[in-house]
Amino acid sequence: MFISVPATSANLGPGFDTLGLAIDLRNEIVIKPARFHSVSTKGEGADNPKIKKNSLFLHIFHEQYRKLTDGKRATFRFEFTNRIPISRGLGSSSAVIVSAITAAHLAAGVKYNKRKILNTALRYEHHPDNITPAVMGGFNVACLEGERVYSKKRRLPSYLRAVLVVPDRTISTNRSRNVLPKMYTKEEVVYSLSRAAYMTALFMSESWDLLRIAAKDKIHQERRMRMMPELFEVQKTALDHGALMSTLSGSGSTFFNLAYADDAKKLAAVLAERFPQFRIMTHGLDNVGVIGKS
Ligand SMILES: Nc1ncnc2c1ncn2[C@@H]1O[C@H](COP(=O)(O)OP(=O)(O)OP(=O)(O)O)[C@@H](O)[C@H]1O
Ligand SMILES: N[C@@H](CCO)C(=O)O
Repeated sequence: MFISVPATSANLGPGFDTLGLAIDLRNEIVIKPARFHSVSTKGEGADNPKIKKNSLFLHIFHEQYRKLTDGKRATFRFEFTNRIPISRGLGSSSAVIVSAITAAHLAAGVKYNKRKILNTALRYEHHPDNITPAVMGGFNVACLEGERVYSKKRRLPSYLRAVLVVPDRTISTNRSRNVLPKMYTKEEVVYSLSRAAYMTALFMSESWDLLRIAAKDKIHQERRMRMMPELFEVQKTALDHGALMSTLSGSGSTFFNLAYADDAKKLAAVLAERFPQFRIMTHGLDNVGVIGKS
């Protein structure tokens, strides 16, 4: 069995817990029936004993496998190739959740559709803005009603690029959510709400040149950037050098910059020169989402 799942950038500024898109930067997993359980991990996190064990993936895989086979137990060899930086705001945890659920369906021989994968994933990550693009690909707007995700996808053009500024320091989503206030003023809510709606309209109509107006926020972004103040300089530099929008990717620490492919190379070069301590990664956008092959 072969599973491949894209990185994702959530929030996109004002779309806290609702907007997100998929990036053509993928984790891959090969799973084979085996007499004994074994795991091999290469790439991101392979030198971290906690990540190397892949306990998050294995816990979800076996829990779902047992559910789908009425309690059957089986042993497999798992080969992980991790390309998504971990705890950097690129949806690495969503990628693990979505790929584990997809893998369990393949291993159990149970037919699935993407909507079922998505609603199952919601049980493990309670905000839909990473898991939805990880499953569906493309740009997605998502909301929750009970235990279901309601979402709409828009394919993204091949002339756009994600220029990612990936700091050396991690920011855990849980910690980054805990720094947010419990209450907001009506002005702060309307400021972000209106821009999330406007951003959705811009993505749906492919109106890229107006994105920088929409990509502002008063709910989470500035409070989080203050945990790593150099990100304010990253954002200013990106917007001064061709970025269509520049936002904290998910809960951070990565900064997501959307640019036309023709501008991406120069933007990446300027960012690499100004911020040599950070990794600069340029990727196309993904429209497919999770892939599972028996
Ligand atoms: N490839 C992986 N293998 C094993 N565990 C992983 C992997 N990727 C992520 N995880 C688990 O997910 C945690 C990171 O999740 P977290 O939500 O903090 O960051 P993120 O998903 O990368 O960023 P964001 O949610 O802001 O996009 C790791 O601490 C680890 O427990
Ligand atoms: N909406 C989530 C995204 C996490 O990737 C947050 O900002 O905490």
